[in-house]
Amino acid sequence: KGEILRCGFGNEFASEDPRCPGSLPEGQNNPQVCPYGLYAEQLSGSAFTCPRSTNKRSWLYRILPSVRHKPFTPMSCGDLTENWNEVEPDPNQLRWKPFNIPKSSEKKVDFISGLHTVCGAGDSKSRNGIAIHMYTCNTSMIDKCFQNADGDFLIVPQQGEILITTEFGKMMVEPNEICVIQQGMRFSVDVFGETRGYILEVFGAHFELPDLGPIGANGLANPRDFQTPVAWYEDRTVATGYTIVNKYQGKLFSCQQDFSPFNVVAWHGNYTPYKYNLENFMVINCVAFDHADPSIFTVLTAKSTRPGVAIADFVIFPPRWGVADHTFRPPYYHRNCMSEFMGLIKGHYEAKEEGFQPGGASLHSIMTPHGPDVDCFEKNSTAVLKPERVAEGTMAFMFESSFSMAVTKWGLDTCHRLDKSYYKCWEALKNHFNPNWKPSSK
Ligand SMILES: O=C(O)Cc1cc(O)ccc1O
Ligand SMILES: [Fe+2]
Repeated sequence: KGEILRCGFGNEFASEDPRCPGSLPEGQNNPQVCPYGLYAEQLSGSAFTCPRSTNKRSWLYRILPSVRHKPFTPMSCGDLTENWNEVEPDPNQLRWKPFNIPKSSEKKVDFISGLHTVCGAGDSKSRNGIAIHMYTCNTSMIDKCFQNADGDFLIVPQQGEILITTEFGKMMVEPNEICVIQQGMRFSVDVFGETRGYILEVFGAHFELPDLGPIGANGLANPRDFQTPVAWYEDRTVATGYTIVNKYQGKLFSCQQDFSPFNVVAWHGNYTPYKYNLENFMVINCVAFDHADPSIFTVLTAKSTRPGVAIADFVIFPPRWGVADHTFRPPYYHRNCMSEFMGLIKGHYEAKEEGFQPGGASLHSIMTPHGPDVDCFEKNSTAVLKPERVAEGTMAFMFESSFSMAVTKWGLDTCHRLDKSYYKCWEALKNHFNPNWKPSSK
């Protein structure tokens, strides 16, 4: 695709824009004068004193430092919120039809004005919590970038590729790929038509690869398949003003400066944006009997301080073989101490015959019962079991969180996409109980 990216998860990278050889200082971070007359700026993604295994920072060598800007002032947040008390709690199963994307002929909407918060919990001030947003847009960000002081964005494009220019370089991310822009990293999004996707925002933690336990040293998302951009800069004066939008304590602020923030000529460090193609996921699944829990499909996890309990996991349901013998193969009926938000990038989800569509979503809150709809149950209870491709051509995913999430007013009401009849997909589940059943009649 003509992209230049470096491989590896959380590596120490070093990158120079090839137009400026030798721009990365050798042997030290803070030379008295940096090569090419650049400014040195550290971006810290962990407390200075974090253990080495979790310590994250990068050094950026830039034409002007980020500090040269006019004061921040509040701006409209649109449907972006961190107010989890807008509406009364609702423990119902919720499902949304595909979220509307504005037509560019009617209204120009960019990635920032197209952010809509669906649900979340916790808060950015105490640095513990999550928010789930949809982005729906049709216009590129012009002379404008975004920085999230509150947390990390895991972005899941569903329709339309997005070209993300970051302080670390550029990356193109298309549906079936995901990217992570970590706290504080400035980026701008170019779109090429009507564009939609999902965002999992995590406050106060970074995404990691899950431990593999007995799986061994390889499998699931392999570190080498994560890609980080290489240094790219523009030395561009913007007399009309370049806008920096800062999400801070759940609200948006903007400020002006007269130069492009994508002025990093060289950088090194282990705190970077990255992307991953979901096709590279090495799927592990049951090869004997029973349905394995979906944690085997975890791509990335943002751990809480409680062992084994995630602030949020990013889990996918990729194409694979289903071979389990004498087993009801689709997801089981379920009540969970975790919240389950699901989205669909393409195709069809294995637990629902219809109603869950690409670009739509569902939320099964803590201890809210859910599971296969009636058609899925009946079909799979009587199916002749043979090895079969499951989820061919599809990609569903789940943001699973230990937080009890509140839905926003937009999510419950003003998006007008809530499927009020969702509960009906289980209404026709029949009572199959046979008190005269004998083991021999199996
Ligand atoms: O609710 C869902 O559809 C997600 C899910 C999938 C699965 O295979 C097992 C449990 C589970 O919660
Ligand atoms: Fe579930």
